[in-house]
Amino acid sequence: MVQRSGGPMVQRGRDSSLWKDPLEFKPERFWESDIDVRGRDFELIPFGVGRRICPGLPLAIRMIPIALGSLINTLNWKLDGGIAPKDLAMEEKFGITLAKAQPLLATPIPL
Ligand code: HEM
Repeated sequence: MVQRSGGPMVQRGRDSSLWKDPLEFKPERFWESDIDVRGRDFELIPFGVGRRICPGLPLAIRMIPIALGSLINTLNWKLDGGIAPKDLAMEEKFGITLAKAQPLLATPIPL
C-alpha cells in the first residue's frame, strides 16, 4: 500500500518497485493478494480514487464476474485463425480508454 494520503496521486500499476514484471499479463498475481480496487490501495486504482471515483464501481464489480463467468462457464471459446492462447496479441492501442490494438476474435462453441 502506498500514498494513502499526501503527495501526488499517480497511477502505480506499472511501477516495477511495486509490481514484479508489471507489464506481464499475470492475473494469478492476485490469487494471494488482498489489494482493494475500490480506491484504498493506490498501487491499483482501476476506478480512480477520491471524490471523482467511478460511480459505476458497485455495478461493475458485481456484473463483470457474472457476465464473464457466464461466458466462460456456458461456452467453449476458440480463437479465430487457429491462434494459440499464448500467442494472442496483447498490445494496447492508446485512446480515451485503453483498447487492444488487435481486436479479440473468438468463436463461441456450445458445450
Ligand atoms: C470495469 C468497469 C469500469 C471501470 C474500470 C471504470 C473506471 C472509471 C475511471 C478510472 C473513472 C475516472 C475516475 C476518476 O476520475 O478518478 C471513471 C469515472 C466514471 N465512471 Fe466508470 N468505470 C467502469 C464502469 C462504469 C459503469 C458501469 C458506469 C455507469 C453505470 C460508470 C460511470 C462512470 C462515471 C459517470 C464516471 C465519471 C465520474 C466523475 O467524473 O465524477 N463507470 N470510471
